[in-house]
Amino acid sequence: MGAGCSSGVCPSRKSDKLKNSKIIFVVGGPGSGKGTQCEKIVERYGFTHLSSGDLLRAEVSSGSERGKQLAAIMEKGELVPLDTILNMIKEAMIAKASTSKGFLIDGYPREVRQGEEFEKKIGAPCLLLYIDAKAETMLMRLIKRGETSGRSDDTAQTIKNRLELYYKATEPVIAYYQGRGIVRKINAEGSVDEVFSQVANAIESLQ
Ligand SMILES: Nc1nc2c(ncn2[C@@H]2O[C@H](COP(=O)(O)OP(=O)(O)OP(=O)(O)O)[C@@H](O)[C@H]2O)c(=O)[nH]1
Ligand SMILES: O=c1ccn([C@@H]2O[C@H](COP(=O)(O)OP(=O)(O)O)[C@@H](O)[C@H]2O)c(=O)[nH]1
Repeated sequence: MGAGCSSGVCPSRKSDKLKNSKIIFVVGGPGSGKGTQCEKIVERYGFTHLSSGDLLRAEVSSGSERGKQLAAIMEKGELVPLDTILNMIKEAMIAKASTSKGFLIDGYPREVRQGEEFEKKIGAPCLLLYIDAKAETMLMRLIKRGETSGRSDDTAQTIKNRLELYYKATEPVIAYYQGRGIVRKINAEGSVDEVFSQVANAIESLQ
């Protein structure tokens, strides 16, 4: 085990424990409904849901020094350093590897480089669910969610920053994986159940 591997999870090396894992990326703008759909996927198919945002928020809630640094970045709607989030995802995957039927990686990759690094250190996705909603829809949903979510980034200015970053950095991720033929575009404008019927078709086309 080399330097930086003292936790037992070597960030720079592929783990044998993950080599046969089914991996699904769930990508879409802020407030498009990724988390909502992932919950329904877990209910029906029993996959393991890992939300990058939730992992980061758990670290912030822990009150650690690293959490404080992350909170400052997230409050502005910017991206935390790539290695930080990737190592968190990898550790969480390894912890569930022996029992998982497959992983839903929600809210990651946010930029093409994050996808490339994930594949080097973890593995390749078999499907990318592209949860597509209009900017106005996402804005409306987040403003409404912000009334009760308590999320410090569900505020008008930060929502604007998150949307801008999504179009600039994350949309190219979709084009990148489209080239491999693994993207399924989901129209996320309808009701939760209407959206889920498209999601279920995409997942069942895998089996
Ligand atoms: N009408 C409608 N509303 C939805 C749908 N999916 C989610 N919502 C609402 O939109 C809001 C955002 O949904 P989330 O599932 O939290 O969105 P997300 O993409 O995970 O957002 P982040 O956590 O910010 O990444 C929630 O308050 C939901 O109630 C949908 O399919 N239709
Ligand atoms: O790979 C990631 C995923 C999330 N974030 C941060 O976590 C915040 C919340 O992410 P989440 O996916 O929960 O919400 P979204 O922005 O999609 O609404 C983002 O604005 C970023 O600051 C990040 O930096 N890298």
